[in-house]
Amino acid sequence: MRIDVVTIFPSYLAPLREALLGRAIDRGLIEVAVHDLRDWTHDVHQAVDDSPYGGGPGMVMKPQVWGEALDSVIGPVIDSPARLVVPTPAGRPFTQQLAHEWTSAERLVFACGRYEGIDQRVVDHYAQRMPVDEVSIGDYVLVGGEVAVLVMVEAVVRLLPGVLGNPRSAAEDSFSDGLLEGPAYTRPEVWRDLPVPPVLRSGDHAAVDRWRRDRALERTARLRPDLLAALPPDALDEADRAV
Ligand SMILES: Nc1ccc2ncsc2c1
Repeated sequence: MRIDVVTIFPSYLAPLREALLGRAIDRGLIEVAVHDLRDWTHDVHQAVDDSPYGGGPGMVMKPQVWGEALDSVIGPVIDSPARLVVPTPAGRPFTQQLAHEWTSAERLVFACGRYEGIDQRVVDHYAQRMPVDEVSIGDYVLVGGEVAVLVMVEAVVRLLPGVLGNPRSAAEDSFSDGLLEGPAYTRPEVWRDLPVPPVLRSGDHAAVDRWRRDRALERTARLRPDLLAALPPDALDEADRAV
């Protein structure tokens, strides 16, 4: 997978070259290129924004600059293997399911807006020619899209084959079965008078699996009842319903 990010703050994306993601790059599992939007300006001030039509606070990012940048980064959009992703609070929710969907993309191109966002015609123009996703990482507003890109890239790349040391990790993620993960424990057996639940040390794998499922169901019911309600009817067996 190739990932391109267009931004006015390239250094914000430095974490993409660290740790797990950095190793995935070094191992050739992904390619990452970060582009400075100002490289496509032609004025001495390198202007990337302007006042909003209709008035109102803040500034809007100029379509001309974005058009030149994305044409250059995406290349010929006819039959482009790329998806264009625009982080925005006004987007569809980014979910584990969407992260999984994006793992089949050959290319992801992220357009990081700042200020009050990018002139809508940029999305409208490219949406006529290729898949474009306006995506939110939650119901809150950041200063720009860069942090959202870090979140989404990590969520997608960790699902790619070979990236995680143990493929079971991704398969057993929170949300992989529609539930939140239950609690996890490691040594010591007792810490500040708090013991590890004995079942986890019993060696009885069936009992451990049942205990973990029960804790996941309890946690999901307590913190995310919406996820329980969204489960398909056959997702819960009799033992689950007894929790
Ligand atoms: N452009 C922009 C501005 C704020 C924001 N918050 C979450 S994603 C995003 C994107």
